[in-house]
Amino acid sequence: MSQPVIALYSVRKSYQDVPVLDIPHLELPTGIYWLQGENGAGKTTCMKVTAGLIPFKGEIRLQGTVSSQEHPVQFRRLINYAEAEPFYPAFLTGRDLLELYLNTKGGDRHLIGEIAERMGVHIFVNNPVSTYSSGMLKKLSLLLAFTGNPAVILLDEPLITIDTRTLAILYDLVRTWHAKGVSFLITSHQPLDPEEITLTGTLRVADKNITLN
Ligand SMILES: Nc1ncnc2c1ncn2[C@@H]1O[C@H](COP(=O)(O)OP(=O)(O)OP(=O)(O)O)[C@@H](O)[C@H]1O
Repeated sequence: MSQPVIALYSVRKSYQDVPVLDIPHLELPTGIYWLQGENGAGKTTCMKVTAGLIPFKGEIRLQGTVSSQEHPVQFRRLINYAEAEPFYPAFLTGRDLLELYLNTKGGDRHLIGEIAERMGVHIFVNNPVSTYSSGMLKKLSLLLAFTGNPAVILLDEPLITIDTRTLAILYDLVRTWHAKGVSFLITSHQPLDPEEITLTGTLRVADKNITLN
């Protein structure tokens, strides 16, 4: 097997001493994965842990060498996360957020501008996020997930609230970025369209553990 893009070692997460995740070992080769599980199973927690956004016990390695414990800054630069229900400070504009992400994560500014135009984000990007509809917020959060030079992009319920035109653009982005070597973990209660993307595998979150099928 090629070098895993993500490897989890003894990853455990509890909220106020209530255990939610207990994953002894999981290795994922580069690919597109559908993260499935019932409500409350721990999918979002798994994404936040994998993105290095919340504390957990154990270790995650990206691309074999970049450790969540030893190289936290490098680790977070390699992984992007789009929340299921994005929330941003109301007074910021989409452009403020985009500039913040581009300045901290880097990446191809021109390419992000192109994606913004394709998604129609450029129309409202100068307005405060307090004026955005839920679909507009979702589009902005998806756009931000493509900033920088990520090895892994985590998309939490990306299909909710976006229109069919944006959905087609998102599927195209996942395909083309995966062809460039980027891996995706996608949670969705609705099945992902097999005519749009070919899944590498399905990850099932149950009983605090994750299994790959
Ligand atoms: N901040 C928190 N504090 C305490 N408990 C939490 C917190 N966030 C999540 N939990 C608990 O952790 C468990 C897993 O929640 P999580 O949001 O990861 O599930 P999920 O699989 O994403 O669910 P859904 O499909 O409903 O979005 C649930 O029992 C939830 O109540």
